[in-house]
Amino acid sequence: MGKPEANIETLWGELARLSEAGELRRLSCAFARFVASLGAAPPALVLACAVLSELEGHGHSCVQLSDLGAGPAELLGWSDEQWKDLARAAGPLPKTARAWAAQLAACAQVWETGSFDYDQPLVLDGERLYLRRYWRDETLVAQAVRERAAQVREVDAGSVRAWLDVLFASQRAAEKPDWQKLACAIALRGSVAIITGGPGTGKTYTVARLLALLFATAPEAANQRIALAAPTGKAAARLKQSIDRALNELADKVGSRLPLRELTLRMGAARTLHSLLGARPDSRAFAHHRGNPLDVDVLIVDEASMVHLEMMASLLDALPPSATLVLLGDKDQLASVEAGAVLGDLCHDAQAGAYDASTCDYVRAASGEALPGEFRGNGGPLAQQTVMLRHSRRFGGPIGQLALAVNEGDAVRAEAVLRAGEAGVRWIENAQQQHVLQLAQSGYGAYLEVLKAGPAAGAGPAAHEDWVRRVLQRFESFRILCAVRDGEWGVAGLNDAVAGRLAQAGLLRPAGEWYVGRPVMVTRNDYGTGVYNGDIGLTLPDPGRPGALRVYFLEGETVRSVLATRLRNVETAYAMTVHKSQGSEFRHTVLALPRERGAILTRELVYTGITRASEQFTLVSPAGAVLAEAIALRTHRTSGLREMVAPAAR
Ligand SMILES: Nc1ncnc2c1ncn2[C@@H]1O[C@H](COP(=O)(O)OP(=O)(O)OP(=O)(O)O)[C@@H](O)[C@H]1O
Repeated sequence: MGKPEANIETLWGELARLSEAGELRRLSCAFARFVASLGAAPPALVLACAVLSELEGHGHSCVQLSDLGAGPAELLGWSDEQWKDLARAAGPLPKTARAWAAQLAACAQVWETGSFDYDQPLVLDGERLYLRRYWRDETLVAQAVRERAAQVREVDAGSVRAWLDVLFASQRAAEKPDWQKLACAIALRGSVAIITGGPGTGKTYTVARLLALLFATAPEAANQRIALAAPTGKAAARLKQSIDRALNELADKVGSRLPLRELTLRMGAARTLHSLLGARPDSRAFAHHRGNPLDVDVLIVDEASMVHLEMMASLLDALPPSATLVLLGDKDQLASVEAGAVLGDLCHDAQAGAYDASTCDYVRAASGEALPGEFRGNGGPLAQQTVMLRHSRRFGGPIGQLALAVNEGDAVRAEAVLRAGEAGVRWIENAQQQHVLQLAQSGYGAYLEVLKAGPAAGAGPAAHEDWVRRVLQRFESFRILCAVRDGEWGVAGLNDAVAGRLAQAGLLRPAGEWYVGRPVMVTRNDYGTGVYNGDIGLTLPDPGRPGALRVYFLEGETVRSVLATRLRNVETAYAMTVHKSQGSEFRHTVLALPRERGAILTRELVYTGITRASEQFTLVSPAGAVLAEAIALRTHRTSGLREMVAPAAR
């Protein structure tokens, strides 16, 4: 181990310098200090702690010791020189992952899995070093998913096939095999299923048929408790609306053979995961957990790509073993803001399929679909319960082509689609901020027009609510998305500039913090007022109190409101980050890229931005090369989940 103590003060000095320069979170230094205070701390341990905590801030759930050996400059968003300076200050460091493991395992603050556990703050699992909380969450998710995936139910394949033929009748599959049909058959036999696919590939359409199938084949169908949930209120409302619509359409088709309208009525509203699990103010713990499990038989979770590791662990902990979990989401979208890339990790084999012989036989018997050779393989149990829908019904045109090119990392093709400027796609290159402001003026002009017209004169509360709904719906048809928060091309700069422009054009009269027409986004859950992080509302006059303002929120068709002055954690929302836009869709979406590239500007971010657009997509970029650079940069999140779920996949 050399003489590590000799370098420790130099290392603390270098860490403090990096922290003061804004290259390292204060928290990362403080965490390293805390660990060092618990026992002898050689420089390798101090350095590993600072890096681990820093990477957690970038969404990684652990650090690979091989990355520590090779130098994690890129993961940290540092230059090689910066890392070398820090490593030099630490003195001689282990060179290989194995040597790192040996040094760390010798420290009293590190629990090496398999050894006696003293509840140390750090966990060494093979060649990955974790903060204990993330190790616990990752282990819980992996174990729960493995156990669920291994639990395959006995299914009457003949009956399933007959029902699938009814539910998918009159449909000529746009592709062979019919992945939607196949997904229903696969989800029905397991206690976990993942249905992934890009926008408009029919995830909700499929899950509505899955529910009908369950209803038709479950032994005690009438008593099945079905719950719908999503990470945000908006996504939950969208899920419920789409499922209700699909089930009502189906009800007409199947008629008296299946009482589907009853099912729709019995299902109840979709909820946010926070509300489903019973979030409590000022506590990370939920009311539901394995000691007080959720009262459900089937749980459908939409927008699963937004679910972070800790939330997924809480969800799986609270789900009774007998219940079926169906995760829906687009594995290629941005991962959650918080640590983890759970859906991406769980969908490792989704593209390839990797279905084994037993799945192929079952699928053929239960759905009549034959799995082509290219999708056969030897994936683990979870791969057998995962289906990727591959054909978009909504995104056939240029927006879809653009999304596909970006997703495949083909910058040349993406630029060609953007330059062709066909059917709703436009690229403003070498743009000035003025270009975004012009788009904002015409885009937001629509809701401001309805706002200005006001509710019908002399009309009562119902007319007021109808007017509010129309203003909110118009507002939802246009949005500016940013990659970054700060600067001229960031959320803060654009929000100020857009408000100024709308005021200048006489469309708004901003006066102080709260003014009629101000759109706001909630930035923190507030259980008192019932508004949650990510909720977007509009400030409008309170019909009951002249001069007072309320913020109105739309969930599906339902309008609710809160007195403006009661909302404390909000920010203006003409422009929002792509991250915050997940789970939403706008008729016209404008994506503003910054002048310079950065670690945050990735392929997944551009793809997520494009796929928020339903009819029109405009890319605005001040510097040409940034798009191609972003497309080339993939999000990488270090985690052990994939390997824990399917150890053989290594
Ligand atoms: N097999 C099908 N036959 C006919 N229409 C379909 C089929 N599959 C999906 N659709 C239609 O395509 C549209 C998109 O489907 P759906 O909303 O289920 O997609 P999604 O993958 O859930 O989309 P999102 O990513 O936006 O949540 C809907 O209008 C739906 O009715």
